[in-house]
Amino acid sequence: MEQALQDKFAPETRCFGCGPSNPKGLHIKSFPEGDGLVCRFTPEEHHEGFPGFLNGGIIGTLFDCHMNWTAAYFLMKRDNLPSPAPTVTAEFSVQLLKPTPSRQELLIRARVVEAQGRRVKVEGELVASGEVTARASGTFVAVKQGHPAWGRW
Ligand SMILES: CCCCCCCCCCCCCC(=O)SCCNC(=O)CCNC(=O)[C@H](O)C(C)(C)COP(=O)(O)OP(=O)(O)OC[C@H]1O[C@@H](n2cnc3c(N)ncnc32)[C@H](O)[C@@H]1OP(=O)(O)O
Repeated sequence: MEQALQDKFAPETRCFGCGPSNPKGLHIKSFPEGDGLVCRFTPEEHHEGFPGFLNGGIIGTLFDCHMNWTAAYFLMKRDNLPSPAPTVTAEFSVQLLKPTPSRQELLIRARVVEAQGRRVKVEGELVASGEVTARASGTFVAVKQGHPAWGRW
């Protein structure tokens, strides 16, 4: 299987959601597929909100990081960059449609729905056993030189 984008482009990073080098992180892995990115994630018991179901904040983090990588990868392709653009989350919102089962593999899909300059809007959905349990949308902005995140991925 091809390497995840996080492992390929940012193996030293420590982001709680997606940094491969954070020993306490979620280590999400994003892969290009179709017109967006997909991520498969199997929660652990300490990610639960109530027995058998995922905590809402963890769901938010899954969307935040996976949608962020979707924006970063989109800008890389659009602008012919050597690596994903250094994007940060400007805003995002999550709709928790029904409880998300936590003792199985989950699928998170995300795709770009609008892009203008450094600003990219992404939508995502979380699927458990074929059923959408949450949706999200967010705005991600590629930072400029001088921003605290610049060069720190
Ligand atoms: C090796 C490479 C690896 C790469 C890995 C990448 C993936 C990393 C994954 C890591 C995952 C970790 C995830 C994390 O945890 S990231 C950490 C959490 N996020 C932050 O800390 C971000 C804090 N905010 C900022 O730094 C600035 O406010 C940003 C950078 C966002 C904008 O400040 P900046 O001065 O730069 O830009 P601008 O003001 O000229 O605005 C530019 C455009 O953006 C639009 N806008 C701005 N704010 C908002 C908003 N709130 N809603 C909607 N839109 C907004 C604005 O209208 C404008 O659009 P337009 O008028 O031009 O159309």
